[in-house]
This record gives sequence, structure tokens and C-alpha cells, in this order.
Amino acid sequence: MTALLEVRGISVSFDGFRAINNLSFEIGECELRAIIGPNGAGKTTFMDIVTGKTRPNEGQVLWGEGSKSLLRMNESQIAQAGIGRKFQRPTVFEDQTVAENLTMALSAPRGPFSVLRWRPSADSAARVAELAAEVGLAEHLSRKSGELSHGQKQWLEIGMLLAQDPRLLLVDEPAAGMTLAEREQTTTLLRRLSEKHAVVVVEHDMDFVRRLDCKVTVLHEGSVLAEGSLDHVTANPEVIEVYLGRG
Ligand SMILES: Nc1ncnc2c1ncn2[C@@H]1O[C@H](COP(=O)(O)OP(=O)(O)OP(=O)(O)O)[C@@H](O)[C@H]1O
Repeated sequence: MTALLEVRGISVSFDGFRAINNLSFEIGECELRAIIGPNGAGKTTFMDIVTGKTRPNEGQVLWGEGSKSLLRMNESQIAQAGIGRKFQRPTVFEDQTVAENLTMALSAPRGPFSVLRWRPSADSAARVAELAAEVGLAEHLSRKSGELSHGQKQWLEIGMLLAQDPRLLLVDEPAAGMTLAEREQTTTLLRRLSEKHAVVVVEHDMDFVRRLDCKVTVLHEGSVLAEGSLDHVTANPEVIEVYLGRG
């Protein structure tokens, strides 16, 4: 399998503290992966490096068929290359409807100036309806986003990311603040998305990770401690020691 994203031996230090320490990671096209690890393991810093927010001191971050170096691109170039990131807190425009938020997201790849000239078309309306259906919001297109539940806002934001047609989606702690029913719908959504996109989910909630039913990467002190099925990694004594033993 050729990797879609390949991270080789990255390290980053903040004031002499090694937050990421010789970390290597690979994900293939249409693969679903969960990243777990205790607080401070380096999960957020890892995503910051992939999306260009933080530059590593060492290592390589390679993308796509041509193994292009993401380290030569800025954050917006990386997003346009096909990496979408969803932060933990939803950042939808609360005064706009679901349809308006999705429509704005569709216009985004055309760049900041073209957004001003961009006008919704029949095609874009169809795409907005398709995106809403994909994230379970087909019935809510005309609702103000501020009226949605926390989980629905998270799905809307995922829909907004999908509008840019990313090849890789990075999703940070989606389960936080969700009801059990919303968490279950979110695992179903993420599994379905991974049929067409690579998806990396950083998550603390073990029941959520179990339902994702995918390969798990355990980070600890900025390195990969274990990798494999959830049952495999949770049987690893080192993982139990550093991670599960504290929970
Ligand atoms: N900009 C920064 N300056 C200094 N230290 C930082 C910076 N960013 C992260 N760190 C440190 O790097 C380590 C890794 O942090 P990171 O946020 O990546 O961990 P995490 O696995 O995402 O943790 P959590 O599960 O709590 O979100 C932590 O010890 C953190 O304090």
C-alpha cells in the first residue's frame, strides 16, 4: 500500500522540551485511524505539524503520489492540497443557516477574493443538499446553525470540511460534549467517510474508539508507543502502564 501521508522521524522541541520525539506515522487512502494517548502525549502537536501550524526541527512530512514535502507549504497550501482539520470546538457561523454555512464552505477553495464574487448556483444548491445529507442534516438546511445541538454543529462543520473535498480529514476529539446517541451517529459517520477519504480521529473516549473499529496508534511522550487493533494495543503492558493505568 502506498501511503497518502507519510511522516518520517519528526521531532519538535518547545523551549528544550521534546513534545514530538522521532515520530513516524503512515496512513493510506481511505483508511480510518484513531490516535489515542494520555494528556501531553503530543497528539495536538502532531496534527499541528501535519497541517503546517508548527514546523518540526527534524524529519519529513510527505504527501500524495509524488511524496511532496508538506514542510515546504504553508497552512493554506496544505489545506488546498487536500488536508482538512476539524478542531474540537465547532466554529460554524451561528447566525447563518445550515445551507448558508455549507454554501460558504463550497466557495472557500476559490480563494479569499473570489469569495466576494462567488454566487450560489443550481449546482452549488444541489451539492449543499448532498453534503447536508452526508452528515445527517438534510432536514435542517434552513435552520439557523446556532439552534443546532452540539453534535449537529460538529456534523455541520464536518460537512463544511467535506465541501472542500479533502483526501485526509483530521478530527480532534469529536465525542467531547456529545450525547451517547450523537456519539454513536458520529462513529457511523466517520466510518462512512473513510470509504472515500482517509480519516484520522484523535479521541480520549475508549468506547467511541472501540466503535470506530479501526487501527489505533498510541502516542506517548511524542513517539508511537504501540499500533494495531484496540484489543492489541490495550493488551500491551507498556500502554496499560502509561495510559490506561491512569484512567
Ligand atoms: N507551543 C507550546 N509551547 C510549549 N509547550 C508546548 C507547546 N505546545 C505543546 N506543548 C507541550 O508539548 C506537549 C504535547 O502537547 P500536546 O498538546 O500536543 O499533547 P496532547 O496529546 O494533544 O494532549 P491533550 O490530550 O491534553 O490534548 C505537552 O507537554 C505540552 O505542554
